[in-house]
Amino acid sequence: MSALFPRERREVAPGALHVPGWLDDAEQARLLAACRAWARPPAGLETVVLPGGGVMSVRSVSLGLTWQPYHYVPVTAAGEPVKPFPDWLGALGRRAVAEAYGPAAGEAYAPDMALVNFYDDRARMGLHQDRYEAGSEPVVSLSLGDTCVFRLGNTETRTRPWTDLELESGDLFVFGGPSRFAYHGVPKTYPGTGPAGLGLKGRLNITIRVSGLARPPQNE
Ligand SMILES: O=C(O)CCC(=O)C(=O)O
Ligand SMILES: [Fe+2]
Repeated sequence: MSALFPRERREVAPGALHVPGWLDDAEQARLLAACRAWARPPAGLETVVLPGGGVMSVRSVSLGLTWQPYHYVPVTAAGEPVKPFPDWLGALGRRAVAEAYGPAAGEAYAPDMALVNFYDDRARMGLHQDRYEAGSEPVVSLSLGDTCVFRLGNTETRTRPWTDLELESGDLFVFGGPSRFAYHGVPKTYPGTGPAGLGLKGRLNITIRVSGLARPPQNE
């Protein structure tokens, strides 16, 4: 899509970097195909039910660890082992952190989990902090499909000041450093705005993370 105003790489807040069009068409297609495979059962796309009975409007699939209110666990709500976090996705995360903060930061980045969120036309995500990781390594966010409004707030309150920006298919957003614990959310998506060639109805967001949590050895 040709933008009326050029979309340029921008530090939205200290440590929060937006790189428009970071994934090319082929990389987006590859990531979408992977998301479709991860979404299949067992341990596929799930709806998260909150303790008060509320249901999150996004549906999610997790790799490495999954989030259940309010912690990370290695099994889904249905009791199935979470799918593994693939090495190639870790490599993509390192490339993203290198892009945002330079080669040394990229090399030091060792993600072990990812959350994939699917937004249909009505889904949104309220302002929250990503604070269930034990540590403060950056979060790498990749978007596919429909454009959304992404709201990056401050680290103190769920209220203003905040900055709204649009995340389009292929965009990279990295938040670390002073922005690592900033409140953020997705107040809306724009249905039908994804690239025609991608073939995704809705929006996918993949966040690559360092859980910082020790896990029992696997396959033993
Ligand atoms: O969909 C997005 O862009 C943000 C997702 C998010 O904040 C999360 O998964 O914690
Ligand atoms: Fe988040």
